[in-house]
Amino acid sequence: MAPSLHPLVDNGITKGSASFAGGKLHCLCASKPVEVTLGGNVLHNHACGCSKCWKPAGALFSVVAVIPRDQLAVTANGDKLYVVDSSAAIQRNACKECGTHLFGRIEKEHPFKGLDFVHVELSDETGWQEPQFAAFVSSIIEQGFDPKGIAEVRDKFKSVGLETYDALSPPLMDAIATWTAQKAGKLPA
Ligand SMILES: N[C@@H](CCC(=O)N[C@@H](CSCO)C(=O)NCC(=O)O)C(=O)O
Ligand SMILES: [Zn+2]
Ligand SMILES: [Zn+2]
Repeated sequence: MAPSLHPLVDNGITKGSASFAGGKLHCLCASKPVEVTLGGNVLHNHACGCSKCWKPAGALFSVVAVIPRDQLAVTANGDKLYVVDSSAAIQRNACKECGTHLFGRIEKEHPFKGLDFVHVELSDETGWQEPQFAAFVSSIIEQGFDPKGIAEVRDKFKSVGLETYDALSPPLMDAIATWTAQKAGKLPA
């Protein structure tokens, strides 16, 4: 049986709704779940194979998107949150009981500062932007995935219409590179 990439990918992609206005995320705790309210739809949703993004049980990839931080509020049980790795660029705020990551915030100077990283599968609502591409695919090998199976993984993404990359997508990498060049004075700001 083919390995599960992610529940939002395995059986084909369901398109989001252009008019979707946001909703609530909650962690997986049966009692007193942490609740986060998003005031709009997400952007740049993607599958991510990196070792740092939260993945549901049995999945090889996370599905993670961004939203402006002023559109995100912790609305219940925020006392259960802790920062998984304060030295990472993305400070992932997770539930200390169930381990789910509720949001990842960039506090340092970074091209994506001002955006929070979130997982829309933690919502009961439908209409969230669908995954647009698969990022950091080769990173699953770093975590012990047999490289003999990587072509099957890439083919599966392609079969559901997602391009695969070993970094972020070219437009996002170009945006990062532009920010970096501007910081270094090599391009006008
Ligand atoms: N091979 C590494 C890659 C980790 C990595 O660079 N992850 C990206 C994407 S996370 C969501 O798209 C990143 O920007 N990380 C910054 C951070 O996590 O703080 C690995 O697998 O660990
Ligand atoms: Zn929890
Ligand atoms: Zn990641």
